[in-house]
Amino acid sequence: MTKPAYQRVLLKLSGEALMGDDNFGINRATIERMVADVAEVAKLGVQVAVVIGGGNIFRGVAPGAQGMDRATADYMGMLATVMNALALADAMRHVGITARVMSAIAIEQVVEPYVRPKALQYLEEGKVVVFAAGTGNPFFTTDTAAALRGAEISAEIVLKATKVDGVYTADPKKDPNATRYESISFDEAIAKNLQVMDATAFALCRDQRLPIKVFSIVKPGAMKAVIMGEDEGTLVHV
Ligand SMILES: Nc1ncnc2c1ncn2[C@@H]1O[C@H](COP(=O)(O)OP(=O)(O)OP(=O)(O)O)[C@@H](O)[C@H]1O
Ligand SMILES: O=c1ccn([C@@H]2O[C@H](COP(=O)(O)O)[C@@H](O)[C@H]2O)c(=O)[nH]1
Repeated sequence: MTKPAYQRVLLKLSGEALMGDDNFGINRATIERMVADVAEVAKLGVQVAVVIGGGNIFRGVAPGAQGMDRATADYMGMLATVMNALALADAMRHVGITARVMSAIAIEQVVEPYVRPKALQYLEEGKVVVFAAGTGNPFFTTDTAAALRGAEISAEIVLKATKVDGVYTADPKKDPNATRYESISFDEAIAKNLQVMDATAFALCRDQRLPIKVFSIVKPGAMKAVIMGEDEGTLVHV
C-alpha cells in the first residue's frame, strides 16, 4: 500500500465551513463529515494537530460587536474558536479518536493550557491535538496560529482546509474568471495580496520553510488525497 506523504501535519480547519448551509453556528452533519476525514487520515498513522477557526460563531455575534474595541472583539473571536475546538474534540470522541484541546488563553476549568512539550507528547501517543484560542493575542488570525503552531511542532506542512479548492488569481467567490494555481511561491502570494490567507501567516511559513497546501474541506476525499501526496489543491512553497 502507498505510504502517506507526511508523518505530522498541522490541519487548519475553516470555522466558516463548520456552519455548512446554516447562517452561523455548527452544522452537525458538516462537523461529522470533517471528523470522518480526520479519522481517515489519523488511521493511516499520520500525526494530526488541528487549528480551528471561529468565523462560524463570530459571524453570529458580529453585529453586536460593531463599534467595539478591536482587542475585545478579537478576544471574543478567540473564545469562539474554543467552542469550536470543544465541539470538534467531542465529535472526534464519538468516532473513537482521542483528542486533546489545548488553549492559548488560560481557561483551565474548560480546557488545558497550550504547553508545547505536552502537545508533542500527545501527538507521539497518536492523539489528535486541537489548538484553541488562536495565538492567544488580538490582531492575529487562526491562519497565523496554524503557521505558528505548525512551526512549533515541526509539522511537515500546514494543510488549510477551506471552502475553496485552492489559491486563485482572485477570490473565486467574487470573480468568476479567477483561475486556480497548481502551486505558487510565498513571495508571489504576498506580492499579489491573495486573500485566501493573511500575509502574516504566509510570511511566517515562508521564513520557517513550512509549505502550505490549500484545499477544499467540502470535496469528498480531498484531505486523504492531499495526505497521500496526490495532485489536489494548491501548494504554497518557498
Ligand atoms: N485568491 C484567493 N484564492 C482563493 N480564495 C480566496 C482568494 N481570495 C479570497 N479568497 C477567499 O478566502 C476564503 C478562505 O479564507 P478565510 O480565512 O476567509 O476562511 P477560512 O479560513 O476558511 O475561515 P475561518 O476564518 O472561519 O477559519 C475563501 O472562502 C475564499 O472565498
Ligand atoms: O490569534 C488569533 C486568532 C483569532 N483571533 C480572533 O478570532 C477571530 C476568529 O478567527 P478566524 O481566524 O477569523 O477564524 C478573528 O477574526 C480574530 O478576531 C485573534 O484575535 N487572534
